[in-house]
Amino acid sequence: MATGRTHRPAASRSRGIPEATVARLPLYLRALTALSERSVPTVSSEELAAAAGVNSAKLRKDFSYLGSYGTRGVGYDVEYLVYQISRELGLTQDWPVVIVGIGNLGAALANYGGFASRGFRIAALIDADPAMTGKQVAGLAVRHTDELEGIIRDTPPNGVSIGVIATPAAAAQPVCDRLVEAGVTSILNFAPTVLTVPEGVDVRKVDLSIELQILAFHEQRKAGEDAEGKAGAAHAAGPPPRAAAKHTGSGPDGDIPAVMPA
Ligand SMILES: NC(=O)c1ccc[n+]([C@@H]2O[C@H](COP(=O)([O-])OP(=O)(O)OC[C@H]3O[C@@H](n4cnc5c(N)ncnc54)[C@H](O)[C@@H]3O)[C@@H](O)[C@H]2O)c1
Repeated sequence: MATGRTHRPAASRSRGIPEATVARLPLYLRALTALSERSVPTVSSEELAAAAGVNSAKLRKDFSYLGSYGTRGVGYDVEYLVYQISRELGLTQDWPVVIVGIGNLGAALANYGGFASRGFRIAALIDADPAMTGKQVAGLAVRHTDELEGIIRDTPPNGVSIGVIATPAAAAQPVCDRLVEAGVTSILNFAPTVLTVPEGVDVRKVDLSIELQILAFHEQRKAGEDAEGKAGAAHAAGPPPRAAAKHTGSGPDGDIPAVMPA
């Protein structure tokens, strides 16, 4: 039965790279870009793993999917890996993106300067409120939703394939339907609702409150451990041992991705 949700298999469609590896590629790319900016020619898997916050065995496995094995005693060629990962992520081309819903969140996203350097160009900011039409946000005039289909189809060179939804929850599905109908095939959804999309459309959902709930769970567990520790310390002298900082599952190296499939 088709659920109409994201139908992405565990392995990416591009040459069978697992989704978990794809989710870590941006972390490697960020670390490698920093090395490249410092003109560092090569890097060991251990150094790069530490910079990316990933376990080095996992990194080597991830890079084996790219066909990159490094050279024993020398490590990986930084520039070549930057190129390989950028190509794999489709960042050697510029991706136009539309943001729909230019309220607090949409405006904050529009003002984020990091998209352009990562290969994403904001093609248009779209909002249903006529009072917003023409208002300048992040150097762009907000466009009315009446123009949505035209923007998606006519943005050069090939239209817009990525849409960001930052509308209230009730508007998200109708906005999603219009985006998909007009040709968008990837959606990043910030609205707290599950979107239904046809086969072939990818939806990623970002939900900060779920991330906070996961942290609250770990806080609660730490509080329980502290209480047990205090009871134990009554019998032992000296300070309690310091626990190493824990990566608690959120993010691409953990159990739960920071950005979730819808
Ligand atoms: N995922 C997260 O972590 C996270 C964090 C904060 C907010 N949110 C969600 O993001 C959404 C936006 O939050 P906000 O604080 O920016 O709200 P907001 O009320 O400030 O902005 C919403 C904007 O959407 C516009 N809008 C309403 N219906 C529309 C439609 N059909 N088409 C186009 N635009 C439409 C409104 O005119 C308004 O400008 C909400 O759904 C909120 O719950 C998610």
